[in-house]
Amino acid sequence: MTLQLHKSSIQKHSKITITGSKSESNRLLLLQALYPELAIDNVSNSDDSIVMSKALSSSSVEIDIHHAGTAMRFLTAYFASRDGRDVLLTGSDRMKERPIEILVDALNQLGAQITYEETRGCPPLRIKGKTLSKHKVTLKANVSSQYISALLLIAPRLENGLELTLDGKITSIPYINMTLDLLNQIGVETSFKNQVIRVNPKVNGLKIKHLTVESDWSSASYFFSIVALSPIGTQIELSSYKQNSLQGDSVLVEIYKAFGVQTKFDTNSIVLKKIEDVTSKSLEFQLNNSPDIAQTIAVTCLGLGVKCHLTGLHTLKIKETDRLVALQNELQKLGAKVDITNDALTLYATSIINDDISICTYNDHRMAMAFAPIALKTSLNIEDHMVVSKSYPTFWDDLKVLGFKFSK
Ligand SMILES: O=C(O)C1=C[C@@H](OP(=O)(O)O)[C@@H](O)[C@H](O)C1
Ligand SMILES: C=C(OP(=O)(O)O)C(=O)O
Repeated sequence: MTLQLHKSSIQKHSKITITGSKSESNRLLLLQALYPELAIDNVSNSDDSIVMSKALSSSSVEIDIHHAGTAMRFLTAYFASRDGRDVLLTGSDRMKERPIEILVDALNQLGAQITYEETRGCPPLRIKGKTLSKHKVTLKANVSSQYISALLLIAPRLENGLELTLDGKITSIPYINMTLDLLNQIGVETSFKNQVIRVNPKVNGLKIKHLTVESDWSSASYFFSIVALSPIGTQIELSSYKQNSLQGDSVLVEIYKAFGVQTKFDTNSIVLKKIEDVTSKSLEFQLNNSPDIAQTIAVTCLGLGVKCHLTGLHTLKIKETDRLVALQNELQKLGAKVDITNDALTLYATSIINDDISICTYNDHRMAMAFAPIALKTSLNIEDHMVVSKSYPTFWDDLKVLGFKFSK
């Protein structure tokens, strides 16, 4: 279904509570399956976390994780290390195109028995659970950090822990650090030096048995964009966030300063405020560490008439859709000129944004949410608008609270 967004302006002050980080949630859900004494608060209500949680408690032979990349990668490692458990792990049509060979090869080298059911290198996977006997493996680190996190998460339950050697430039590093930090919080010893990560085994007796998931910073990005596109003085309070976040996307605080957005940390929340107009005509951001906010930033730049050059985007081609192509197509429909390469996007400033355009979302939640703030400038339509539920099911309700006007 298509949602028509009418040209809107928002209230001067509003307050939104965002669900827990899906990245933190999916890691902690897996750790909870390995250490049942672990209790978790503020777990994400995203489709991806629901699917993760259901899969972990399922006794079915076939498990479908739909579009959830982290669930696919983390569960591959999990089921591969469950001795005696046989599973067919499958997903959506797009999931069947998302590469997983690097992880499968690493697991098989550790002693797993995983084969491809359809296309070599991609899900569905036939997994025969085994006790993984080896503990040293080398894998390519420049395609997806999720392969690395998947291995790290099961590592403390392996007899001898794990020694991972990362080959090449490491992508999306904050997500690896998030995994290590959560392991450390429950008392697992790890080290990460010169491309080598070591994880010690941990049998039982967690250091902390109760963890609270911080709210999702990638979801917060859409509110940074909304504030950036609003008049000076507009402010939105978002909870629950903290200054020392495990999430790399908290770099939004620094990035959005360039768009005139100030972020103040309160006890348990952040207050975003538009404090000045943007003076730069052209901006550059390296997003290797925070790929999920690339779409948000590109659309903010379109809305503000600022040229931008975004780099470090090589992982975007293998996400929910080829996000570089999707961005180019949809930004161009709105009137911008956009150049893309395999790892970069250049958007040239335009002062006129075409109205009443239909934005195609390509089964990608972030396409729908990144383009929505354009309704502050002109009317537009978002096709298949409920794709947002992959990470943020109440997104449209929250936009209504701010004052966005839409009809179906
Ligand atoms: O580990 C995670 O939770 C994630 C890692 C990132 O993927 P890549 O490492 O494939 O870039 C990110 O894009 C994804 O949304 C979540
Ligand atoms: C890329 C994403 O998710 P995943 O890879 O887990 O499907 C995302 O949420 O932007």
